[in-house]
Amino acid sequence: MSNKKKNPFVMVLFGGAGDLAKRKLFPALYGLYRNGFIHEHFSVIGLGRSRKGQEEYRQIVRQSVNEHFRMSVNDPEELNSFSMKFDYISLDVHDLDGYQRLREWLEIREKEVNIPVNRLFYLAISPKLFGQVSKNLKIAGLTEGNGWNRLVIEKPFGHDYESAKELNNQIRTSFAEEEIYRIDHYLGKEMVQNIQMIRFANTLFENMWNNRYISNIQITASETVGVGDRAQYYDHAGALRDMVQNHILQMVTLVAMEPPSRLKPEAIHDEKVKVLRSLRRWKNEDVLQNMIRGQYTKGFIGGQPLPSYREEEGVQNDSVNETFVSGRLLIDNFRWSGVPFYIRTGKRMYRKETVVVVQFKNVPDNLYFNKNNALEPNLLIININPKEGLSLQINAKQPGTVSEVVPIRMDFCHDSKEGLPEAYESLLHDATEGDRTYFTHWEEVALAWKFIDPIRKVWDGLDESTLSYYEAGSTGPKESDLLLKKEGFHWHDLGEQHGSSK
Ligand SMILES: NC(=O)C1=CN([C@@H]2O[C@H](COP(=O)(O)OP(=O)(O)OC[C@H]3O[C@@H](n4cnc5c(N)ncnc54)[C@H](OP(=O)(O)O)[C@@H]3O)[C@@H](O)[C@H]2O)C=CC1
Ligand SMILES: O=C1O[C@H](COP(=O)(O)O)[C@@H](O)[C@H](O)[C@H]1O
Repeated sequence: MSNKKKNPFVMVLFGGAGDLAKRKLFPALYGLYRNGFIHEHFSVIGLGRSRKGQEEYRQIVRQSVNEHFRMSVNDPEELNSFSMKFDYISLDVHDLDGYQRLREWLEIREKEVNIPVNRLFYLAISPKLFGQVSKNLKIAGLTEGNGWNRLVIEKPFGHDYESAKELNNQIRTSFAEEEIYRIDHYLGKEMVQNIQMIRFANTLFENMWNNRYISNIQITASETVGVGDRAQYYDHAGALRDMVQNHILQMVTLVAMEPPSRLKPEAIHDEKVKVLRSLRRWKNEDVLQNMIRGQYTKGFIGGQPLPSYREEEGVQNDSVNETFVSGRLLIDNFRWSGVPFYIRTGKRMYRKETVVVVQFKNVPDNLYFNKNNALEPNLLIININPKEGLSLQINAKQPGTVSEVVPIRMDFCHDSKEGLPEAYESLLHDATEGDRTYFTHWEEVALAWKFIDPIRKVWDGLDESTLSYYEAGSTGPKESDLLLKKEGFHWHDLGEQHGSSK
């Protein structure tokens, strides 16, 4: 994030007092404001059907920042000035008259602060409304003016390729692709952005970043939380759509892509698209061989008893929805031919951890011994969340012995609690500055769905007997371990001490 802050703008926030706005967007904007990463002439107009007074809305903003900002807020005056940037209009997205009132408000505000018509339309509302809002914005003439218009759109972007295409066609009638900022909050995470830098700024890694030196890659995004209060959405979406189609595949592309010709969004998107095109699409029996779906049963996390998925509020008591996915992905190109990318994500697992582990091939001949008579592999561990940092596992001499080796880990670690910007801070900054690098391009979304849809189709045609189960608080179903065991590997596990010196 740079402090260029060249753009004064108005943010038009649909879902202006919803959960996302309160928990993520207000705190993120506050972070940008207090660090001078946002132009002083910015305003936010929050929208929703419910009626709210201006002061009532500003109080909601202040309270959200106090509750959810990544550090304690100790400057009430600054917070107060921040909240004065916010106004609220009651508007139902289906009601065209509401958009006229919005237009009047925008024109007055833009004149007042003497700024060009730079409008950031942020859709923090139900995905069912995305198409309608984009259409109405255009009809009401809100996308015209002498500045820029950008549409920031939340996930999920469709529930399969066809619905995503339909949604895309709807929003494209009002906004050009260059004006659309599709959020994948994983792309805003510091260490996800760091993947490219680690790869392309270090001879050490880039020269070895291929099938001659790497035996497999493992990407895990495990969570301890359950379905929470989102059963209505999640019991239909499942982990495959909720996490794999977007976050996991985005991480795969960043790990696997070729160096871009320039550090420009189009050049980076082109390389990511090539990876998605090379991703082998599993069909029918391939799905059974390579993709595992699981659901949690009751168990314990941190000593606390937890219900099974089917006992969670709002979940059907015979649901076969997956809360866990693991899979073996193959990328059919020169660099990655023969290197499995193992992916894994699930709710109610042993611990919260997003991590990429690159396992290098062993040396051709082992001259040394250790207690298992086998060398541990070299590993590059990229800790994404909650720990953020890098760890490199190498083999070294066990002190006091003649030729015994031990694996040691070299760590670089920064802790987000000490003030690193959160994903939404970074993404909002980029959207205000017009940098689309860390937003998903339509082609990426489309290709990701084309990979997911055949898997979904096979799973939807199967009965319960092919669903694997895992206890809440575990590392997932045993079938997920077998997936790697078949090829002589194992998960560098959630139980292992990533990032700590041994
Ligand atoms: N919450 C989260 O952590 C995450 C959310 N998202 C995505 O963000 C989006 C918003 O989610 P979330 O904040 O949780 O949802 P909420 O239901 O909490 O908020 C949505 C808001 O939309 C407003 N709204 C609903 N219908 C209308 C309408 N017809 N006209 C105008 N406003 C309307 C509601 O306000 P009112 O009742 O006043 O109309 C409500 O506050 C979704 O796309 C979701 O998938 C993505 C990742 C994480
Ligand atoms: O998008 C989503 O991500 C969260 C996990 O995000 P993280 O930043 O905490 O790793 C997940 O809980 C949610 O189901 C999904 O919709």
